[in-house]
Amino acid sequence: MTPADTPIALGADHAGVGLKTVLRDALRAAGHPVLDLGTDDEESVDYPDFARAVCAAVKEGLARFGVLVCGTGIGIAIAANRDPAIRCAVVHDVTSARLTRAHNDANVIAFGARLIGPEVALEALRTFLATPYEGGRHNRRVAKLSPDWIPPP
Ligand SMILES: O=C[C@H](O)[C@H](O)[C@H](O)COP(=O)(O)O
Repeated sequence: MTPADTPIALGADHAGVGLKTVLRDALRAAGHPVLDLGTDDEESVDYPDFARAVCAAVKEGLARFGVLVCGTGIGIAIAANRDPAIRCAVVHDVTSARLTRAHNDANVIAFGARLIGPEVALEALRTFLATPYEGGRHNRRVAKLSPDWIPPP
């Protein structure tokens, strides 16, 4: 199991950089180590590049979870989910954040900075990080998403 002192990796495009900064600073204030993989300003960039960097960190065990932000959350989540080891959910509410951990063992969460306010995003992220995977009937379904996945203990 990835230890809790393993960082949380964050990545965003130019549309998501503001919300990423809010989430990153809140995570740090709460004592979570973070790995901020950019982008760092509002100059136009391509979200697949940042999805790839965050997903690589998660896959290599350098990060416990990934957090991705673009304008809608959609493009960066599509990019993340091209890797079968990554289960990335676009989340705009706390219930979805809880259920994607409990049912999907999601390892990356995506937000749309042009669609969600920082307070809801932060509460959803806190919930995502605090919710354990449920196991049971979900195991065979998650295994069909990620063939190399091993159920957490
Ligand atoms: O799914 C894609 C994301 O929402 C992007 O953040 C968005 O397409 C960027 O748009 P623009 O280049 O117009 O800022």
